[in-house]
Amino acid sequence: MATLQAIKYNDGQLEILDQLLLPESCTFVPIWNVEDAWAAIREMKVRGAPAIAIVGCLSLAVELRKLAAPETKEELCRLVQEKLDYLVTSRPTAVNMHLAAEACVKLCTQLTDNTSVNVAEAKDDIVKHLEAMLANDIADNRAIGEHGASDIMKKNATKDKLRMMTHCNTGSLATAGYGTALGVIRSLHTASKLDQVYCTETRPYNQGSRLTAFELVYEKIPATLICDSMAAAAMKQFKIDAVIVGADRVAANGDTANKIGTYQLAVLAKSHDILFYVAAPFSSIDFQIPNGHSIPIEERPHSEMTHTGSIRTAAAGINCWNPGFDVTPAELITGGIITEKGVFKPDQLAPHQ
Ligand SMILES: CSC[C@H]1O[C@H](OP(=O)(O)O)[C@H](O)[C@@H]1O
Repeated sequence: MATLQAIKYNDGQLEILDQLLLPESCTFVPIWNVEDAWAAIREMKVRGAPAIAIVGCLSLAVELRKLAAPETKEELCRLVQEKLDYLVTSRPTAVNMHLAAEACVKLCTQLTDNTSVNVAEAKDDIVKHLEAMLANDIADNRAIGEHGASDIMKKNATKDKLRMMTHCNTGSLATAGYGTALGVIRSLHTASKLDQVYCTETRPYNQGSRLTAFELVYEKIPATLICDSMAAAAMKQFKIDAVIVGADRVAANGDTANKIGTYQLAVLAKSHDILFYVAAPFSSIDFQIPNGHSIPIEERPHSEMTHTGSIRTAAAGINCWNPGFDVTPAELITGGIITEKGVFKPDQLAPHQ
């Protein structure tokens, strides 16, 4: 069964699925340049830590493929740096775009220093590097799925089928395909080890009810939608075996920034003695920050809370607080951090970078 695609890229043509219109309509919009990508990311037409980086970098590839090679490699790299610096300002919390920008700038430097490479060849190499992100992400997600499913099955060896809980959207709509946390759930389902996955609505953007539920219904994966406020009661009532979430930025010590509401799920999981996992590729791990205290937390528009579409659902004039993310301390990530390289204790990531 093919999974949904949030990003379509072919020979310099880039389109994204406008996720603000899901689940009512599946509408792809073209991305012609980095400005289009920046706006689509900021407005959350495309969202999800890996998908943000992939769309940002592919929009640069679209531009470079149309660009006549500059006079020098230095000029080419100045242009690339300028556009990457712009793209990383689209959303502050997810680290993937920052790390992808750093990797691309490092390549530019290597190409500039390599006297056997001319400016046209350098441009081609940069485009190839950016375009490779799509396939690399899918490969990472498949590996995350396998590592995560086998770890969860090992730790629940007496169970025939598992009951999972997940938050936000970490599937094909947050990545190049297959997903991170939802990729693990896909792998459990494929192994016939999934009884049910309980997905939270994830207010106020409703990634769970609008996106995760859409993916799970599309693939006929057994799932039940719950309100965020039902999480504790669901853990107790349905005897959840494990909670699994994604990540926007994991700090060097394993503290993890993820969609708002993740921290409280981790606290609830602890109090119900339920394993709590984070699933994230190494492209979401920021070894440049020691812990979660320095992760920037994006504040989103209050209208996301006070309105559903154009309909006001909260009293006019009420103050709002709308952080897009919270930070779960490493000690609450009791199942471990599932990566494409394996499952690690939160404070055991550095040796594997
Ligand atoms: C594959 S991780 C996706 C990650 O991104 C989501 O945030 P947003 O929808 O605001 O981009 C959420 O935190 C997910 O866990």
